[in-house]
Amino acid sequence: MLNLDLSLFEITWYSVLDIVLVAFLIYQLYNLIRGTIAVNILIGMAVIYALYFVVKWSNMQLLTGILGYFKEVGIIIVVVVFQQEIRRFFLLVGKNASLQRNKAWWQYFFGRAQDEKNNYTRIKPIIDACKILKQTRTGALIVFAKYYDEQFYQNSCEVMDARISKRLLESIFQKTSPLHDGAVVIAENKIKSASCILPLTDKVDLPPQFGLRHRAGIGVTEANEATAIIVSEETGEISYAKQGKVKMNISFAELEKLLNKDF
Ligand SMILES: Nc1ncnc2c1ncn2[C@@H]1O[C@H](COP(=O)(O)OP(=O)(O)OP(=O)(O)O)[C@@H](O)[C@H]1O
Repeated sequence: MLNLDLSLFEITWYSVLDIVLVAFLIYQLYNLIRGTIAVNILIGMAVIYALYFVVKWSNMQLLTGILGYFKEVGIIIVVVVFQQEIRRFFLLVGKNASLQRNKAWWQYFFGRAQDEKNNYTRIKPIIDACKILKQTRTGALIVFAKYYDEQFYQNSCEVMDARISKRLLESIFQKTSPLHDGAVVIAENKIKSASCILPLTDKVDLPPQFGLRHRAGIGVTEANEATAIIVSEETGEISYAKQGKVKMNISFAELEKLLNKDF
């Protein structure tokens, strides 16, 4: 008679917690790779993995050997191929524990009114600049980085370290300006750099009118703790990217709200 050891299936609070945590991690990973080319890569890897078991079961020695090599170096392939996603995942984990976040909580209780007032004076030049850029159909990409990662931004940028002003932003993006190509990066309440070349998103489900400027604006928010304003040269529309997602054609009131929250 079949003798099942039921103690193996004993459910404790810890095993429930274990399952919930694993489900949560899988959900977060799914959110990170949803809509990106990483999904196709993952499916490709799963197919090779399944194929390996089929050929092994069918006793096809040569194919088993070849696919076996892929299986053995699987973890290295995963780390190399999903470099960006792993980076984003750790950013997500670290985000809530960061000192900046704690500071935000502190300000929430003790300095909110003052903070909002200060914030309006901080974001006003940016909104005013966006109004002009929209009116004149001048393409622009403005990135707000929570932490200015020098290695990431300075390699491809023109270092500025300047006070934020409407006229400076306007002149940077003027078509005749030598700095107009690429993005402006704002951090620590300063224009830190201009003419930055940013990583492009590899999302496959973007609107067809999105070209390189929009792809770079979305891409930078996937790989970094950053948000981005994209002004379309073609339509003058303003889009706002955050955590790899984009809000299209937003109004200035909406932009003000978003900047108030994120900047
Ligand atoms: N990797 C990059 N990082 C930052 N900026 C970039 C990058 N690639 C292109 N750009 C900027 O985007 C401009 C080209 O934009 P493109 O027309 O392809 O974009 P778009 O998303 O269609 O926007 P638009 O609606 O303004 O035309 C370039 O002139 C350059 O300023």
